[in-house]
Amino acid sequence: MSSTFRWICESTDGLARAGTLHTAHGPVQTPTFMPVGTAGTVKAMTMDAVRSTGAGIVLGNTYHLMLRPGAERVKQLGGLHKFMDWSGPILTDSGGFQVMSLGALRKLDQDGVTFQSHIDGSKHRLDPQRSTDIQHALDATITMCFDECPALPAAPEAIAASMRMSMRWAARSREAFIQREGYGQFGIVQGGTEPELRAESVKALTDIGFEGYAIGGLAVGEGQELMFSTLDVTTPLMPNDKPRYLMGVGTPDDLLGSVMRGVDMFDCVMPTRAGRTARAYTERGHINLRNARFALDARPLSPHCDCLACTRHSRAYLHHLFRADEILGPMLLTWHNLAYYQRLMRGIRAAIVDGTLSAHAEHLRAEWQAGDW
Ligand SMILES: Nc1nc2cc3nc(NCCc4ccc(CCO)cc4)[nH]c3cc2c(=O)[nH]1
Ligand SMILES: [Zn+2]
Repeated sequence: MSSTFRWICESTDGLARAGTLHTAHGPVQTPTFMPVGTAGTVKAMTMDAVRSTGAGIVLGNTYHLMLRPGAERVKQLGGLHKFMDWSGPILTDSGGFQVMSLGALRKLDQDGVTFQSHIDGSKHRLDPQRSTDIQHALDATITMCFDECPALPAAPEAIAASMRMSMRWAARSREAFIQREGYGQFGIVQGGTEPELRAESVKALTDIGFEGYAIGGLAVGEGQELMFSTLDVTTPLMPNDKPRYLMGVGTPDDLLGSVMRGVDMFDCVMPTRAGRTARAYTERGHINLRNARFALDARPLSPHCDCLACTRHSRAYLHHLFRADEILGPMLLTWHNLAYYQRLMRGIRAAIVDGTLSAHAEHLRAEWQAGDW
């Protein structure tokens, strides 16, 4: 069986696609949601629990892993797959975004970024070569280009200058990438919410040539309407035969609307962070389990869910765990939220295959609006 890195489109419904991404670490069905495993762990989850939700691919972060435990250590210990007990594909983000949102003090120049660790203040540098080398040391299945994600809102000239620097960095990232059978590198489209800049960025990246293309520079506070309108002018320009990955997105409604605009891959901390803050996602929207109304609610979180929280426990029990600040609370609720996100993506994929995505979208939105059971 050839393990050439490739994405095969199996069905389309409007702009939405259902396909399979083939990698050295196995196939993944798309559309897919990637649980965020920032520092080599999907917070509060064992990898058996992550596997049980149906997740096919997880995300790791160059920024966090280079600071602790260090990429060379992970390499010496056999790579990130072995280190975290995940044999499926791993996509690693390239670090620029995390430096801007986490790095203590940082200095950006035309070649890269120098920053202090938010952990111990030690000095570090990231640039296209170092970021790509670190992702290689981690043995990432999918390597992301080193880029800059500008804060929004920003003047078009500033967005243009930032995007053009990221395109120069994309070329250097590609030169630094070591091609291996079944491994891939994704370019990251920038350009803010400016249609012409987005078009210029797509052209710059497709001229270089990558195994997949991400849409960056969004989910930075621009709001859903501007995010969707930017997707409307960007995905149609992106290669039809390559996977499209929208970084940092999002809520269930964001995922639905983005798949319908031609996006295949997603990652977001929302389900895991919500799992630690008592926010439960269900087919009827989200609820806060710290609320007193759940104290005697003997029902499962969701009647449609096969996760451990829903098959073994009640809302009242989860309410108690969060009120008592018990570690099991975040564990069970993270498990549930990830199981819900995976079930949502499986349902959307099935609707694309059946050609019923519009009706399925109406059903999902009506259910989210209907409010808790
Ligand atoms: N390399 C690269 N990485 C990115 C990661 C991103 N992540 C986002 N958004 C995440 C936003 C986000 C942050 C926190 C929460 C939890 C709220 O409870 C949810 C979403 N936008 C992003 C843009 C880029 C980008 O251009 N380039
Ligand atoms: Zn559940």
